Amino acid sequence: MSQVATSYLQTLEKSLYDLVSETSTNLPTDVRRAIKKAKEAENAGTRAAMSLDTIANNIVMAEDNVSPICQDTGLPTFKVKTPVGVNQLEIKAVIKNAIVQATKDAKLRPNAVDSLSGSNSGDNLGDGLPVIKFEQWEKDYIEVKLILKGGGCENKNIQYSLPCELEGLGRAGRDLDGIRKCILHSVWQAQGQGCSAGFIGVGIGGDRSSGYDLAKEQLFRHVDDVNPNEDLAKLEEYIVEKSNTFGVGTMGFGGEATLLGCKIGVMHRLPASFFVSVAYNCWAYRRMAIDINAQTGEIMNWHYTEGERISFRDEEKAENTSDNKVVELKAPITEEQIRELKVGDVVKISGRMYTGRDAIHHHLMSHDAPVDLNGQIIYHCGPVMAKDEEGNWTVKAAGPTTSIREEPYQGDIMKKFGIRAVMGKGGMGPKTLAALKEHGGVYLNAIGGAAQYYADCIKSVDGVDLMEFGIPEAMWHLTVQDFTAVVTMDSHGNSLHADVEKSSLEKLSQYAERVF
Ligand SMILES: O=C(O)C[C@H](O)C(=O)O
Ligand code: SF4
Repeated sequence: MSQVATSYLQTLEKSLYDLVSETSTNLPTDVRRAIKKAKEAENAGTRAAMSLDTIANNIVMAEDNVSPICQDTGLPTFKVKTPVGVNQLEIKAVIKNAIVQATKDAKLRPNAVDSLSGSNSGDNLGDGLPVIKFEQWEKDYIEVKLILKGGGCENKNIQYSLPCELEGLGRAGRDLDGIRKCILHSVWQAQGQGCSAGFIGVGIGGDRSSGYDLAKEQLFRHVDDVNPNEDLAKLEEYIVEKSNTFGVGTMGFGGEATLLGCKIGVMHRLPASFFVSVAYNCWAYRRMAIDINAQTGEIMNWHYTEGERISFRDEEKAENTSDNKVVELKAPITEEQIRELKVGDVVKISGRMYTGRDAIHHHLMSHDAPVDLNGQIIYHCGPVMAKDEEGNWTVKAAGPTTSIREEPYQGDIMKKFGIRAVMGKGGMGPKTLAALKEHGGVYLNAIGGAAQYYADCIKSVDGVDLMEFGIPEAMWHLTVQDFTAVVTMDSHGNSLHADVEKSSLEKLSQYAERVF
């Protein structure tokens, strides 16, 4: 290969690496402004305001540490536009190199799991991954867009086939008003599980796959742009306004800010099909784009940099003016200590906790635990880890994962091993609530996406078990200090999540009448 070609590819690889690193660690300008607006909307002293404070703090830490904003660095999806004549195969190869390097440098969590064997490839490459879509265009430079959309919010995507019946809203027909109902419902059903306050991209029409593609394409629009289609512009505005009356709030804690942006696209459909596809994105809305010189491989321009940039550095901290109790917890915890905790209490954990998520919960149903879990705390978390020069593990990012996936196992596992507290985000269901009451346990809600904030509370990694499940799924033994979370389900049958779901359904039902 000639020197010119080599240096083009090397420069291109560096440019793509920078895109990946920047997307994972530095939240775009338009998203920062939306989060700032949410902060201003919340009342001081509420759980939602405190969570947004932590989120803002986390954004600063991620930028300063050049470390992932959230530990789930998503499924890297690239959209590339090239001038006629540019070699797309080379770009694909270079993207893969950049992804592998970014994973080694802990800018990305190894997130590519073999769907049949469950084994993690370790480098974010795998069948069909990363997702790369090419298009040609008439311009003379290359444009690369990247979105890192995590699994928790991806799980809250939803596709409606009209006509349909919707909880709280009744019949949704094949017209603009039916579309309106589907979109409102999509926001409501996400509750706090996709790390609200979120953003949605909506695709009207197409088939099942092109409809979702269209929805995801909307996530590349700027938060503050205006839809050129007047009807859709009105609908976008309406959805944001009404969704923010649901009272779901940040993390589903209740509050004013539930949805920070809604972007709707439309395409033709088949006569028999009428899909409304909704792609839900968490507050950690990581998407970025660059223009690249097609001769040199250098970055010419970064997108999403327009307008005022909020640094979140000099923000005033919201005072805890609520009458929530702050309780210090240290494992092993007794049943009496747990029974004293009530929904709304804030806990500060110091000492030992163990991570355990999907693979561990499945494993523990039919195996012994590798450590004594009696009185212990299980943290639903799949961290980003790195080895330092001495070969010791260090935590690079460690926020909670969505707990509801463990609902089939959690109660049984708590009882089997004597676990007293489980911590994650988004809450759990009736089976776990009943087990907490019977056995004497609590559910603690940490702030989703605050991966830098929590990594900072982890003082040491003291061991790891079941590493065969891969880094995110292994059981890490952690020593923490002042690790803060909120009791959202207690041992007396109370669940903040059940309450918020019920009250927000009442709010949703107010919008059953025709509007469009
Ligand atoms: O996989 C994770 O760490 C988190 C996930 O994105 C989630 O929201 O549950
Ligand atoms: S943990 Fe929350 S912020 Fe992170 S990817 Fe999942 S939904 Fe997004």
